[in-house]
This record gives sequence, C-alpha cells and structure tokens, in this order.
Amino acid sequence: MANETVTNFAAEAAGATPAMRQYFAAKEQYPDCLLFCRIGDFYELFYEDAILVSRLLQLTLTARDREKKQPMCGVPYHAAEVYLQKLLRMGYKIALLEQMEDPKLTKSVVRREVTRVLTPGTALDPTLGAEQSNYLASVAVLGAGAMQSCGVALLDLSTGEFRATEFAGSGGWAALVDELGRVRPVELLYGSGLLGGVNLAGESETAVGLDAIRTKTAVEEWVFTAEYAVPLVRNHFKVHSLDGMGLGGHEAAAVAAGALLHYMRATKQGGLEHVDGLRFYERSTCLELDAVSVRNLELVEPLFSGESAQTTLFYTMDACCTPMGKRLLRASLLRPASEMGEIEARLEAVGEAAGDLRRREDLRRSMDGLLDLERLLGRVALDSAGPREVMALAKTLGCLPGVVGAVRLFESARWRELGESVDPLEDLHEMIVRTIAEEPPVSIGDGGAIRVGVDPDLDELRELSRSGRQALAAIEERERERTGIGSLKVRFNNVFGYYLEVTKANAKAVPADYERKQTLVNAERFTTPELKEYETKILTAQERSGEIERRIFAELRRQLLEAAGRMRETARKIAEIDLLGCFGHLAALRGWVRPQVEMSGVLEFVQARHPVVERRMEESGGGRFVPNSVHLDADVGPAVLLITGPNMGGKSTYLRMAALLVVMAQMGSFVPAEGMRLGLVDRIYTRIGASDNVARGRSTFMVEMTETAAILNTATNRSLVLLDEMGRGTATYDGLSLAWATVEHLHDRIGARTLFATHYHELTLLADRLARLTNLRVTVKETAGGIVFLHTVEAGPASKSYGIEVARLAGLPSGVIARAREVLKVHERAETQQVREASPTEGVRMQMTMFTPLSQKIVDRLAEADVDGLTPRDALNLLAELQRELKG
Ligand SMILES: Nc1ncnc2c1ncn2[C@@H]1O[C@H](COP(=O)(O)OP(=O)(O)OP(=O)(O)O)[C@@H](O)[C@H]1O
Repeated sequence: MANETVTNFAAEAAGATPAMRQYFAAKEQYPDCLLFCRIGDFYELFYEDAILVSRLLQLTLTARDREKKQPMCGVPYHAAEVYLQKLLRMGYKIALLEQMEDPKLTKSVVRREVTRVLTPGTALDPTLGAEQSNYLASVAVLGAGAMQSCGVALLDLSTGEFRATEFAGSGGWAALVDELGRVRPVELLYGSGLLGGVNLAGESETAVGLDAIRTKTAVEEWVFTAEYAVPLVRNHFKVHSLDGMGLGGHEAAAVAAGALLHYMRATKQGGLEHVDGLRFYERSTCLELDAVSVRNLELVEPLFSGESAQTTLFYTMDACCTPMGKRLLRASLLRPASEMGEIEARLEAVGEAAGDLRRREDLRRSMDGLLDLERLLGRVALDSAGPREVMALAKTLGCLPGVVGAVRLFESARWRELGESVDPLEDLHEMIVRTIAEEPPVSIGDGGAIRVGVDPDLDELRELSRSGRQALAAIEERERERTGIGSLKVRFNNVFGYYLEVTKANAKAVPADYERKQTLVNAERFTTPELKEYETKILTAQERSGEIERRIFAELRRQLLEAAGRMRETARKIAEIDLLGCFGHLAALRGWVRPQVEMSGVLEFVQARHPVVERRMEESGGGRFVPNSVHLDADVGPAVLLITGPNMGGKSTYLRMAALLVVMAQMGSFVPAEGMRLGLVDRIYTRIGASDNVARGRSTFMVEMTETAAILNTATNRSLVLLDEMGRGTATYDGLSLAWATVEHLHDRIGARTLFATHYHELTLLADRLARLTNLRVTVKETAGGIVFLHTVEAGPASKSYGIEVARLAGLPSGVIARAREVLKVHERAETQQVREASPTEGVRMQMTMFTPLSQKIVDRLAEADVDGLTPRDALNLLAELQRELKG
C-alpha cells in the first residue's frame, strides 16, 4: 500500500542537514515504504509518513523545526517491533534506514543505509496462528489469448514452503484469481503493466481473489521475463534445469517464482537457506473447490468476518497435536484428494488408529511436546533464533524417535510407509545438545550459551574471568579490612569498568594509593592499579569468550541449515502422522464411519449429521441433530434432488452437510453418518445465499448469476452442485424461469449430482417431466400452537409454504400477520383460477400458465390464428388487439 508523498523531497533536500539528505535519498529509493530512520535510540518518521503513522498508531506528532514544516514522530528503537508489526498487519511496507557506524566513533555525520524492507509478505508475524500461513504471492502472465499461461508462485517465509503452479488458456486468469482467493496471500507481486492491462474485475466477477489482498506490490515489468527470472530460480536452487522440480514446460510458474526471489533480494531479505525447494503443484490432482465454495461452506473461516471461528469445519475437525498437523489439516480442507489410492490408503490408516485406543493415545501423547519444527527452522534461517530457541528445536527433535516408535506399532500400509521413511534426525538433536548449554540465555550476546567442554579455549577464558571475579571478591574483602570501611564495595558499570565505591562519609578514610574516578552525591568511586589489571584481564577474557561463543553458534546454525531439507521433510511427515492420528481420534470419539469410495456417480449417505451444527448443538446443549439420508446417482439413479419446505426447515443445512461429508471423505477422514457411499467427486460448486459482494459494487443478483454461469459452463457429470434459493434476487417470474431452466440444463445436459433447495413450489412440477429429478421436503408438524420444525427430509414436494408462520415465530406484529394471510388468500384464489383456465391436456403449458398467465393467452391466440386465411387488414387488427391486451 503506497502512502502518497506530496512533499517535494528534491526541493527539501537542497537546504537540508546532511542527516536529512540521507533521509531524502532513501525516500526517493523506496517511495512506497514508510521510512523509519534510526536516530540514536529512536526510529523517526518525517513528513507524510509521520502524519500518517502518528494517526494510525496514536503517536504524538511533533516537528523538527520551529515553523513546524517538518512534521515528525518516533518510536523507541527497543520497542519498535510492536509498532512495525501493527503497520505490517495493516498492509503497509516499511524501509529501515539504519546507522551503519557507531556514532561514538565518528566525528562527521553517521552513515545511514536502508538495511531491510519489511513487507506483509516477507516479515514474520509473531502473532500468526499455528494453522495459518503467511503467503507472499507472485503472478506472471505470458502470451495472450488461447496461448496465454498464468503462473503463480507462493512462498511462506515462516516455514520455507515454496510452490508454484500455472493455468493455461483463455480461462487461465480467472482460474488464477480463484486460486489466490483460496490461498489468501498477504501480499501480491505483479508486473507493473499487468494489473492495469488485465481487467481484474471483469474476467472473474465471482472471485473473492484479488479484492481481499491488502498489499499489492508492482515490480518492474522486466523482472517477469523468462530470460531474467528463470535463471534466478536455477541459481537459487543450484540446479541446471527446473525439470526436477516439475517445472519443466511451465515457464509462467517458473517466472512467477523467479520474480518472487528477485523481490526477496530487492528488499534485502537475508536467510533464505530454509527455502530449499520449489514444488510445482496441480489443482487437478485434488477435489477442486473454488474460492466461493470455500467461503460458503465455511471450511476454514466463518462466512462473515468477526463471527466466531466455531462455525468452521476446521474448528470442528482440529484435534491435531502439532502446529504442522494443524497447517496440514487446513491445507487438506482446501485441497481434498481426488485420487482413489490416496484416499483409500488414508482411510485404512485412520481405521486402524480409530480401532485401537491404546496405540492411538500412545502416538498422540508422543507428539505432545512437539513445537513448530518448520517455524523454528525458519527462525534459524532468518537468524532470529537465539540459543533458547535452538534448544527448543533440540527438545522437539528429541521427541521424534518416540513418535517414530509409536507409528511403527501400526500395521496398515500408510503407517508402515511413514514409520519407515520418517527421519528422526537424531544426529541433529545430538549436535545441538552437545553444543548448547542446558539452560541457555535468550541471546547469544549474554554469554553462557555454549556448553562446557565444547571448546577448550572458551573454557579457559571462562575460568579466567571466573577466577578474576573471585579475585575481585577477595580484593573487596581485603580492602574493607585495610581501610576499616565496612560498606566498601567493588562494583562494575559499562562506562567506568570496575571501581571501589565508598560512601561520602567514609571518603576521608580512603588510603593514598586510591585514585579518584568519579564523585556522586552520596559516594566516591576509586580505582587502584591492581583493580585495573584485573579489569583488563576479565574484560578481555569476556570479550574473547563472547567471540568464540558467537563463532560456535554460527557454525551450529550453518550445520542446521545444511540439514534444512531433511528437517522440512520430517516436518511434513510428522504433519501427516498427526493428521491421521487426529482423524482416528475423531472417528472413535464421535462415532464416525468409514466412507466407501468408488469410481461411480453415486452419492449416498444414511442417517448423516452435519458435523459442525451437531457439535455446536452438543456444546450448547441445544437438542439433538436430526440425521438425514441422501441418495444420488449421476449414472443411473436420481441426479437432481429438489428440496422444498418452510424457511428454517433445514434445507441449507441439508445441502451443506452433503458437501462437507464429501470434503471429509476425500480428505481421508471418517464421516458422521451410519454409512456413506461416494463416487469420487471432481469438483464441488455452491451457489448459496446472498453474498456480501454488494459492498464491492456488484449487485447480489449479478453475483448470483455469474456464479451460476460458472457452474453451468464448467461442471461435469462427476461434480457435486449445490444451489440454494437460486433466483431470489430478482422479480419472481424472472427468478422462477431462470431456476427452472437451470435445473433442466443440469438434469439434461450435465448430469451432475445436484441438490437444489428452493422456495418456488412451482418447480416441484418438474418431477413430472424430468425422469431423474426427485422431490424432497423438509417436514414440519402443525400443532394448535403453530408449527414445529422436525428437520427430517422425506420424499415428496412440500404441500404448502409456511412463510407467514415462520414470520409469526420471528415476532412480526399480529396485525401484519393477519393482513398477510388475507393477501395470500386472494393470490391463491387467483392462481387456482388461472390453473383451471389452462388446457388440462398440455402439462407443460399448464405449468407455464402458473407464472406467465398473461402472455400465455396471447400465445394461445396466435397459435389459434389461421395465418393463411387472414387478410392483411385482419392481421393488422389482430396485432393491434394483442398489443392492447399486453398493455392492459
Ligand atoms: N437436521 C437438523 N437437526 C437439527 N437442527 C437442524 C437440522 N437442520 C437444520 N437445523 C437447524 O434449523 C435451523 C434452520 O436451518 P436452515 O438454515 O438449514 O433452514 P432453511 O430451510 O435453509 O431456511 P431458509 O429457507 O430460511 O434459508 C438452523 O438453526 C439449523 O441449525
């Protein structure tokens, strides 16, 4: 997010002090960044930056000059981190202009340079949840039209995960935007010409994609050329060809990745050692969920921001023990598998874990102490890990053999594979424990981080400074006796080094060989030649041991980073182990069953429950979820289920339940039902409820139609389509006609398994015409006191609508309810009349009459007219008459 600069820095620089000239030069170089300029113990901001930041962070705005022409605000250097993180979270970019020399040692002005640019996608956010990723994304578009290919690369610096993919053809851009909508990067890099050249909103109206990305950074266009970007990738990974990463023939993906690496360099991000691999991935290898469905189904985030995350499937299924497992769970929810073998292997492993409480609990307990291996490694690579964090890494590594042991007690193929292939990294654990002290200090500069026995020189120097300190204690004792001053103390500070301190009152008793160093209000400080000698000894010893500790620590860091690839591989395996354990745990705890997956068009579940709603009802003690069944078969049986029934009856819940169970099954999890048969689904489409896109300038109806268009244009007979209350956002007849035609198209042309919930009772008549459409209804019981929702779904169309009843339950004034009943009666009578008038032999026409009565009469007249027998005059008269009728 560029902050607009209005100050003319070139003009300001002309009469500026040397320090400010440095500032202006840096500002020119990084115009889209907030420039934090280090001056002494503060970071200062000037001009527009100062005005903006003082407002955003509630800082006091001052000025550098009397005339207040140079606004200024600042934050203390030591507390800067908090402020920087806040600004990054708001989407701003920050350049740090640091002092490159010790001000004490320079006579002229201190040299300053921008040492690092912090951006939302490159800075580590300490508040990031374990399951969340912090993606920096980059997009590259090569070619045009049918030859176009759109590449995207994603890097999570906190874990080192780096992957790329591309989408070819004219629909490539829309697919890419959709992918971004699902991944939700915090920052997006693009070629400076791109976002202007491609109509962002136009091609993909439905996309949650680009709008949601707060920080978009334009990079020079030439960076996105294959000649420049591809060699960057090759050089970074030290490979001759990108084929090994699966990137051969995927130039757009490689270019996006290269541009991303360029940006890391341009913003001076050090420590990319843990980014040791780049992986090409393909969306088609998983069950595709577009950004709209991910949102509608509340897979990982609640539908409306600000709502509790408890409505998400992620929350309901998160029983993972480790942060790696949580991240994999989240990723799997967004990309469930679509390959039979993979799903079966997982289900088998989950089944084994679910059936054996002892082994399962042993496994889960063995993962209890595991910290975030990937993030710790990330911190080591970025050189922000101190000795304590390295020790924490060791503790985590120390748990690995236990995990491996527990995994090996299982027998199914997937467990065996994992048990045999996971590297317990015992050598790395050993290496750290051998090097770092048991209870190390936070920072390496504090001393004492390296274990005794690692380096003889270090041990000797430590001994020296220790004996030196002992000698000082002895001096203190001796001098107290010699001078008779009981309160005499040997002390130390950074400015004066070691000194003898006596109170003012005792100053007279000081011997002649004491040399005065400093006078305070209540005390005098002295030194002696002997003290000086020890001081030099101790300080040099400390300095030298500090150097040795730093050297050893850096060497350890280097060795750890050399093994970064192994650690990341292990972290991946641990994530998988954790996830399978979690699924096993959930299956056993909640009585979920193994779905039967097959290559067919079937979707069938018996007595299924919506996992999230059921859990929430349990937690709030709000009754019991009523299980329901579904039977669909895209190949031979019913392909479209049309669900009618009152508001609040449970239609949406039923639809969502179907989709969630498919997602769960294809992730390899058991499902909340008595039984489930699932012919693998290639893609889930959802068109559910009103979207809040209105805020972004698109009408609800427009969004609904764009989403429906996407479904009708791309769904296959292996897809699952959910349509909830389609056509509501426009005039009743328009909406009904569109819904009608959509159902026909899905039924006749696509044959996708479809669940269609609607309030248009007229649609239930479609069952007479469409052989593979089945009517279902949610049931209610009418009692003397009103209606009771039973939430059971049964065969047949709903007999009547209960809108007014539901409105009464909602507390509409009784006068309004009574009047609504009257109006309804009038309308119902009129409608019945029209139905009677229509020819009973022509079923289709009768249905049409129900919602286009007027035009139908005209159509009938036209059909009856004997065109050959009409004179031109009669024809004109007929035309005039029909028009009159139309105009009413
Ligand atoms: N099978 C069920 N068992 C128990 N409660 C249920 C069940 N299905 C739905 N409910 C509850 O009933 C309420 C209404 O459900 P839902 O939103 O699915 O109804 P709807 O028919 O789609 O309503 P509308 O037409 O107004 O959108 C929700 O609070 C939901 O938790």
